[in-house]
Amino acid sequence: MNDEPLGAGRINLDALYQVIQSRREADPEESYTARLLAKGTKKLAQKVGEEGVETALAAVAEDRAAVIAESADLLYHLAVLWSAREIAPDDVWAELGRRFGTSGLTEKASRKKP
Ligand SMILES: N=c1c2ncn([C@@H]3O[C@H](COP(=O)(O)OP(=O)(O)OP(=O)(O)O)[C@@H](O)[C@H]3O)c2ncn1[C@@H]1O[C@H](COP(=O)(O)O)[C@@H](O)[C@H]1O
Repeated sequence: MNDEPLGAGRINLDALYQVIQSRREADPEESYTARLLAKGTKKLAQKVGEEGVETALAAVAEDRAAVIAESADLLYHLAVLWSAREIAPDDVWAELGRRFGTSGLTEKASRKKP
């Protein structure tokens, strides 16, 4: 299957999500994404957890190439999890936009009980 939405070598999470969505009806014998989606949310949640831990361990090991590779695995599996839960990247971008400009420290302080 040839997708290349942004041209060879360039991809972003929106474009990757479009490819993932196109695999929802694909044959699990031909698509890893379709195979993952067929396994369900619990398996996807496990993969996201594993890839998150692998990213963190690579960072602690100061292995830059591994952090990049594990981050790519993490983002891919996270996007498949979003697809399974009917969440679009725009839903997440909107939440980031809502937070934009508010310091994390200010937000944390606003949660403290008087
Ligand atoms: N970005 C990715 C991507 N990143 C990682 N992976 C796969 O995710 C798996 C994760 O690696 P692991 O070491 O955890 O795999 P594993 O040990 O086999 O894990 P299990 O599945 O057995 O749990 C590998 O098989 C990788 O090939 C990906 N598979 C697909 N994509 C993108 O999705 C597109 C569609 O792929 P298909 O659905 O396969 O057509 C591709 O063109 C890519 O753009």
